[in-house]
Amino acid sequence: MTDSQDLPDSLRSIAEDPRVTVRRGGMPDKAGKCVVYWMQRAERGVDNHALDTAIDLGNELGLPVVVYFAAITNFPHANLRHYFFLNQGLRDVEQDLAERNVSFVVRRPPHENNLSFFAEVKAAIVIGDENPMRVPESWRRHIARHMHVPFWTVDADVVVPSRLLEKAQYGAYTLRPRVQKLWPHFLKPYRNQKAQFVWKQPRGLQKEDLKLDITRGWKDLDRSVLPVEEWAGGTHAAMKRLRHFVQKMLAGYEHDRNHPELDGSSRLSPYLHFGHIGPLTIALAAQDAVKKEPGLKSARDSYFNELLVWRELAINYCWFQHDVYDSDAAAENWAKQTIVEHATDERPHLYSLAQLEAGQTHDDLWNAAQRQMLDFGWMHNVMRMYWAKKILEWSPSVKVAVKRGIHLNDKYFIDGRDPNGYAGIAWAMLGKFDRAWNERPIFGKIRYMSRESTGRKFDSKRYIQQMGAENSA
Ligand SMILES: Cc1cc2nc3c(=O)[nH]c(=O)nc-3n(C[C@H](O)[C@H](O)[C@H](O)COP(=O)(O)OP(=O)(O)OC[C@H]3O[C@@H](n4cnc5c(N)ncnc54)[C@H](O)[C@@H]3O)c2cc1C
Repeated sequence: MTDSQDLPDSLRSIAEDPRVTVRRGGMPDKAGKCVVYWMQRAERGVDNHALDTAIDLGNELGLPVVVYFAAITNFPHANLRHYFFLNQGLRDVEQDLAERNVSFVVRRPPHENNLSFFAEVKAAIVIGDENPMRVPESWRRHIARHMHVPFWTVDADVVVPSRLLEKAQYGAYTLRPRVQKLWPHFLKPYRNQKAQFVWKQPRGLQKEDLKLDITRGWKDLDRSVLPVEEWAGGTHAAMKRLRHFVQKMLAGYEHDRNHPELDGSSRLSPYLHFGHIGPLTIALAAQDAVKKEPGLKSARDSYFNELLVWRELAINYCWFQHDVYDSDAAAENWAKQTIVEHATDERPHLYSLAQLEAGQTHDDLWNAAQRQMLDFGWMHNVMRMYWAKKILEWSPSVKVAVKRGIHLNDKYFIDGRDPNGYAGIAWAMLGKFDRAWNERPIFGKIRYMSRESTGRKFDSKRYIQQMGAENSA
């Protein structure tokens, strides 16, 4: 929130919203023909603070709003599975934007250059969303450096804006009271207002037909990881799942969420990752359910602990530990020390990455989890913890384990390549956000999980059968 002092009051009040960061200041270009929202992470046409900000500015400046999305071929670790889900989501965005009088332009290489697009449509000002990951952040910095008109970003995929937390949080216990204090201020419904001015698309404008596959002709794209039929991408599918979850599943969440053999959690993580739905929409739906049925309060609190505490802790981790979030350098000092002390411990089971990837270990429960990842593109939280702990136990070093975990996580999960994945692996393998436990071989003081005790806490036999991995060990 810098450089907004010289703006007229009507624009300054928009720039001073705590979600907004003015990355390039100055007055909107008087000769500009539109406000552009460069959509990157918050891929939705409703319930989106970045879009609302663009529409407020457009209405204030008397300009139409154009949403621009660049489909690029080299998004880090993305493969066909991810692009398929994304492609489905873009169709919902187009439909939802049309209802708000907002135009949508998607481009692919060789026409995808952001700066060229902003110049071509004569943007008066450009709005972006936020993304705590390194590469997308570098795009924002590049745009801010090379733009000739103002560029503001809006933190649209968190309930509490990330920078209000000011620094890296040590754990859920330090973040929780801070965000809880701020929830009453930020748990407020969206306005979803309409744009007042309609864009007259320049003649001959290059634009993708979203009925087509956006990846067609991309020779370098990894197509070995196939889309998962059970998952339909997009805001409309996300809202349908949210309604089902709140109406039918929230009541049982506290119990069922610990049972990988049940459909007991919201399964909204792929939609959250692609920004097809935002956490505020989900949180408000859970709040409404409690208003109608006060007995759901405890289930809501348990759900908020995941959605609004652990998820925003993961975002805080990537945001403030930008250089190390995906490496063993992220470990706290106590963990670094214990890792060194146990570096040469004998490892009775060592597997190659190929064996792990194929789910060919001696452990049927682990193999089942790996099948869920490969075939379904998602894994239950309890199994993700166990899965990562065993990769640590069966790899030659913690450093290698972290690399393997991230590689598999990002390659197969639809919700992979997400702050939650990096934070989850850091929790499991580096003791991040955790405390020191009783010392034992290989793990040192990092928390251990055994096959026996994990498998006893739920119907693991049924889970293994469901994954069709009964005879895989
Ligand atoms: C090793 C490991 C790897 C993980 N990799 C990913 C990943 O790549 N992508 C991903 O989105 N999540 C990841 N998680 C976090 C968590 O397992 C998933 O978010 C959750 O299982 C998704 O299912 P759900 O939507 O049904 O969750 P619900 O229980 O319904 O929770 C609602 C939302 O809260 C958030 N949430 C839930 N649990 C956690 C958690 N432990 N940490 C942070 N946020 C959480 C998610 O956004 C989730 O969608 C990982 C966890 C571990 C331990």
